[in-house]
Amino acid sequence: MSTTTVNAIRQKTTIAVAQIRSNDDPIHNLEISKRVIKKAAKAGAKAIFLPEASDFINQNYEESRKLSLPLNQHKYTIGLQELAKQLKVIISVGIHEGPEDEKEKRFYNTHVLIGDNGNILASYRKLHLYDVELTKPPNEDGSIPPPMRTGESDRILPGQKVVPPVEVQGLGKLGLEICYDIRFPELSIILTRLGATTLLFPSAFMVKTGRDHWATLCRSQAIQSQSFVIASAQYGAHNPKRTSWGESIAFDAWGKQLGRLRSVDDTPPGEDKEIEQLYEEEGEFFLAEIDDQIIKDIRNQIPLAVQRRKDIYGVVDENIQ
Ligand SMILES: O=C(O)CNC(=O)[C@H](CS)NC(=O)CCC(=O)C(=O)O
Repeated sequence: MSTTTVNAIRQKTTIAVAQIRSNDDPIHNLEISKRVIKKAAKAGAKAIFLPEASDFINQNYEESRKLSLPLNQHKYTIGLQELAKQLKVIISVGIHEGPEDEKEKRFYNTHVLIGDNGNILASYRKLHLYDVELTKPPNEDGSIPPPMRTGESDRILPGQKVVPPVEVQGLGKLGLEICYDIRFPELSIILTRLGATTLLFPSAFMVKTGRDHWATLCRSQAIQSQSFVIASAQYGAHNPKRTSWGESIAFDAWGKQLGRLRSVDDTPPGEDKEIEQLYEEEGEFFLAEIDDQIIKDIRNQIPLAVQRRKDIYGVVDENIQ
């Protein structure tokens, strides 16, 4: 992969962190994704990062299951593989992948890393599923509304493995995660211990938790893992029942923000009500520079890796439920 030589030692690679609003139509979503990738490549990006569930967001589980095919038959992913090869860019993207068992009604929430030759370099199936019940504030009459329940495991099969970080020239070693995984720092630490220098979080955060937790989780992960964090996110109303927070964001390993896109809070009031019109909207992206030399500097200055008390953690971990 080509990189821009800044001086004899340091190399920087331009990346693009993209934000889209997927709907239930994978063909439409492929068009939007391709448009963003082409624009970003034209602007100089060598790697483009798309959100979780970029292929579709659909409330209907049966339709979703039908659209979730194995990767070698997955039209959305194949479309991006062709584009990666044509433009010679790396693409990271979240999609829905079919199960091995054809009779299985659930499917995987998968993060695919595509090389600049169009080959799939790695794929990771989301380990932690978003099964939560968020309370709502009391109504004006004092009554308590029912909590907002999201049961990702009703339709998604959990992954069963950590994928070893993937070395990509100019980007360092990429650790693959997805969205809700960001609340389990163990995974980021394990990936870092396996050599990761950049952690990827294609995401589709909810509005309530996006507002209060998202950017802080991303930044803390960068600081604690001493790694770049690249977190591309779904943005806006996908259908009348589902809106994502947005705020695609990236940090370097010191916790410095490298770029950020709008959240639904930044959106002018009323805009999100025009759902149909906004489905036509193009995606957006920001450019950032990855210079993985700073990883060594930061990890030398604050040597967390050698100071971890693995001797103690291991013993405790074995003895707690
Ligand atoms: O598979 C799809 O169609 C899209 N996937 C998602 O939207 C996923 C599962 S519901 N969203 C999250 O994990 C939000 C996490 C979150 O908001 C938090 O941790 O607070």
